[in-house]
Amino acid sequence: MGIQLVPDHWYRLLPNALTLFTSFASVLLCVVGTALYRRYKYFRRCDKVPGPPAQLPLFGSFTEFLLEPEGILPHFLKLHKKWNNNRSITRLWVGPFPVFSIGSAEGAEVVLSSNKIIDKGREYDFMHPWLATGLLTSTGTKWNKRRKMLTPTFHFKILEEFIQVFNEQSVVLVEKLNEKVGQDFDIFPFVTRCTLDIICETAMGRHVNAQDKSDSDYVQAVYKMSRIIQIRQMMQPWLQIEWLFRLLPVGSEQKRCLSILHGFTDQVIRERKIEYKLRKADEEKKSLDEDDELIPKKPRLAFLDLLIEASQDGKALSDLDIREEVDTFMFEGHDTTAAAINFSLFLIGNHPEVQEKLNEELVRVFGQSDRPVSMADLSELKYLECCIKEALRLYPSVPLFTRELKDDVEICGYELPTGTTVMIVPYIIHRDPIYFPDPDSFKPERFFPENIQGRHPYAYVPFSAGPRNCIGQKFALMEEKIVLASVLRRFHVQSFDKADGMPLLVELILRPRDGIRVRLTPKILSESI
Ligand code: HEM
Repeated sequence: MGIQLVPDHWYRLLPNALTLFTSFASVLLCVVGTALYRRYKYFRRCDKVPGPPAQLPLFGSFTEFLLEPEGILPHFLKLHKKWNNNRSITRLWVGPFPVFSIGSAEGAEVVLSSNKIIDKGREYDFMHPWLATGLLTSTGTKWNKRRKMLTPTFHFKILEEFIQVFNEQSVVLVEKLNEKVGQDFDIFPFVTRCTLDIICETAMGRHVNAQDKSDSDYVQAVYKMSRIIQIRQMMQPWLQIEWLFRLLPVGSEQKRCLSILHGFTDQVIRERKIEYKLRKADEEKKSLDEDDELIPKKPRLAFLDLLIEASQDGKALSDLDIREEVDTFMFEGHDTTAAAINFSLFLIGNHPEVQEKLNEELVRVFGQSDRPVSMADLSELKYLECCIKEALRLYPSVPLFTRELKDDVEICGYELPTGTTVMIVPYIIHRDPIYFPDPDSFKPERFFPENIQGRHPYAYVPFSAGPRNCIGQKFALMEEKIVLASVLRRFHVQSFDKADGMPLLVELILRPRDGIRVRLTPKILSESI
């Protein structure tokens, strides 16, 4: 006879299979029920903001956007118009995720002026393989520290040093454009190659000669990588599934591009570090030399050198830290300026009266000379600056950007829940008739000092605003002015397309589907006086 370890009446206390099953099912039901109820409440909360209904639970308003790429922006504008309550905010369902699109200065102010709403939306994740967490993509203390560290590298005195690069590359651009005189052609790629050369030289101190040799591996990898990021963000969202992406040819293509891009930056960092050490040793030697007159002028430093210098100051920046910042400048600093210059040319080429005024300004500042543009000239080119600003109003290079909410936030009378995405849309904000009457017209005089007074500070945000605004905006404006002045001093521009009905693509930048088709006529300087 075996020993009975547990008394009989204890077995009766143990649950039978049915009880176990019902208990388990009830717990499961409670968990699922609570989750569904929470989701329902969340859904209801988000749906208080007007916007198109989610057609399918998991796909949201996805079917709304099953359109040709050039149909997306007009459709988005139509939705905003239809659902937008007092020009403030519109809700979209992107898959199961709510996105609140903000099209007013007042709404933008809440987000952009905040020191807390600084986290980027999830679309920025697809930039990480290239840019890691550089200034554009990082957040929290890392972003804060880096921003403080990098701000001095965009100091006026340092930007002044880059004027020579802007001028030199503009000369190459003018030479290239000269070959196209009298023809109808798309000027977009010419300008893009010029801005790519400028950013390579200013960020890394290296010539990639994109204007002469556009098929270089590095240049091609920059283009391809930007394209892959955009495809994953917007055009083929299934590629956001990491394992699937890696399995497909596009994943291997990204790997190949990254090895070229990172390989190039790594190599430049190594070389510039050696050059830095040699320069320092040389400077120390020369400081002992008494005859200052004989000391040659300091070489021009690139952003990269300033980062290397900063990393010596005890604020250790590893090579990888430096790489992510240099790559970020490469990414942020060429397409944006290229789009801005191109749209300026497009608008100027469509408005003879504006071009005439610009011509008068250029002749007043430069006379007949073809000398390079100087720092002093830049402050004289006031009307050109108004044209650039007005072009960025109508065609902001970055037409929209996002933030992720880490806390509930009230915007325009709506309580937006934590974890949702807000999307700032300069393209819409800039066309608000309250701040810009007759908003679709190109009127540079809107930016005359007397006309800016009293305008809402967030009504014009091509460079974003607040703590996370564009760190490169002064650089960009100087570059734009020099490139445009160089082109317009040599050529008269005539645009072929009209603004009305021009197909636009919302990619990483705002891009004209058919490029910017122009005809250039050489100017005879003495005639223009
Ligand atoms: C016309 C030219 C440009 C335009 C319209 C532009 C626009 C913008 C905008 C809208 C943002 C905010 C993006 C966001 O919040 O997601 C931004 C950020 C940034 N831009 Fe620019 N940008 C231009 C040129 C440049 C240049 C030339 C550089 C570098 C040389 C640059 C470097 C950056 C960086 C590093 C950030 C991130 C700043 C931060 O988060 O602290 N940008 N830019």
